[in-house]
Order: sequence, then structure tokens, then C-alpha cells
Amino acid sequence: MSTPQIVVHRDKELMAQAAAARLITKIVDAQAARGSASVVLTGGRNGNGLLAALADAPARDAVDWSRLDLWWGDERFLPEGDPERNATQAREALLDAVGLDPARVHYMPAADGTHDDADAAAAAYAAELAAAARPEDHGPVPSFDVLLLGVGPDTHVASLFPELPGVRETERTVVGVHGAPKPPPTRVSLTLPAIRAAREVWLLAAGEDKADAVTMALSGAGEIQAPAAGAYGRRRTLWLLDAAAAAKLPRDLYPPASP
Ligand SMILES: O=C(O)[C@H](O)[C@@H](O)[C@H](O)[C@H](O)COP(=O)(O)O
Repeated sequence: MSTPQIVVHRDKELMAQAAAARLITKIVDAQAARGSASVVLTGGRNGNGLLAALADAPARDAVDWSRLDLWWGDERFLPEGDPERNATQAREALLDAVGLDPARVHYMPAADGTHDDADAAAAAYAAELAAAARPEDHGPVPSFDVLLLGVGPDTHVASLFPELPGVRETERTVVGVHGAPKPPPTRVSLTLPAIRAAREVWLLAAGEDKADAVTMALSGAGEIQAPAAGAYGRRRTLWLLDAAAAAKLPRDLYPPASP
């Protein structure tokens, strides 16, 4: 488990641009070191804001998009192409504009009849992750380079909501989610054990409606009550905030401790 690091930006636009710059560097470094990179995408405005900023960043051409594996942290269980699907929104924000290798883009299954329900879709995605894991990953999911998460106002991450069964899951890597408080109610989500397989986990939160959630998750709350508190990377856990989301952090967390 890595201790969270907190970076605060002036506003959400700057946060998205800085996170995009950081992600470009991370992907380029991973490709230089290992030949390819893997990133897990999130849904939500902040995650899509990052992708849109990346699409606008001139340095995006430094990335070899054909050597990038993309996965999703969660998906709304809706038909293929539905505008509310995280995949659809990510494609519009960035993916359709860069030269990805389709075989490396691992969409979560859509509600198209192939899988009976979100639980079957989750099991299929878990199998896809397990097939991609190598012996050095020491587990049933690849060691993602960066896993992105938006943070909800109730501290949810991916589709793991406080107190619901998904956040309590300790065995499976992907679960079907039913009765989610954020619409749509039926979703597919990585679990905390799968999230924690990532080398780096980056949590994004902007706006004053996130201030209580950010403070709760970073002030010692348990992960069942505050799922974001249980989201950390093997090597690094990075909270990327705007000033409004950071406004209620206690002084010993923000600004960074000064003598
Ligand atoms: O599919 C989703 O809805 C998400 O993946 C969800 O976990 C999202 O990231 C947060 O709710 C934050 O969303 P915002 O960035 O829009 O606040």
C-alpha cells in the first residue's frame, strides 16, 4: 500500500491539463522501459476531461498509441454505442482520434444480449483480465501502469458505492453492480483487489461538492464506508484535486506539511 500524495491545482481545467501531461509522460516512460503501457480508464466528467485535455495536448504525438493497452475500471451496463456508456464517452473525448490497436482496447461488455446480465458480463471481463496477466503480475489481473478513478460525492470510485456488496468483494476481480445510487443502476466494476494491482492509482476530484468526500477518504475512513479510501496503487497513490475539492482538507494534509 502506498501513502497518498496530494496535488492541488487552481481549477478543474488546469487539473485536467496537468493530469493529461502527467499521463503522457507516464505512458512514454513505460513504453521506453517495457515496450508497451497499460492504462485503466474511468467514467465521469473528470476522467473524460482528462481525455479531452490529452486530445488537445500537442505532446500526445509522443505516445505510440498502437502500443497502449486500455482497460476500464467500470462501465454502465447499457447497449453498445449508448451515449451514457463510459466507452462511448471516452471514444468521443479521445480514443477515436488516436491510432489505437483495436486488439488492445479492452471494452467492458455491453448489454447487447451476448451476456445474460451484468454478472455474466463481469465474469467475462474477469476472464479477459486473467488471460492478459503474466506470471510476473502475481495475480489474476495485469499490473496496470496507471489506473484512473473519478471520486463521487459519496466517496464512490469506479462503481463501488459505500456499503454495497461490490466494495466488500475480496475474491473476484470484477463484479456486476445492481441498484447503484448513481444512474444507471446496473453497472460492471473492477473490485478493490483488482484496483490495487495497479502500479499507480490516480484519483481525480474537482468541485466543492467533492470536498467532503475527499476529506473523508483521506482522513482515515474505512473502505466500506468510503470506497475511495481503499483505492491505492502498489507503488503510488496520487490524488489530483482542484482547489475547491481540496478546500476542506485538514492543514496537515494540505498544503503539504511545512515545518
Ligand atoms: O461511470 C461512472 O459513473 C464512474 O466511473 C464514476 O465512478 C465516476 O468516475 C464518478 O462518479 C465521478 O464522476 P465525475 O467525475 O463526473 O464527478
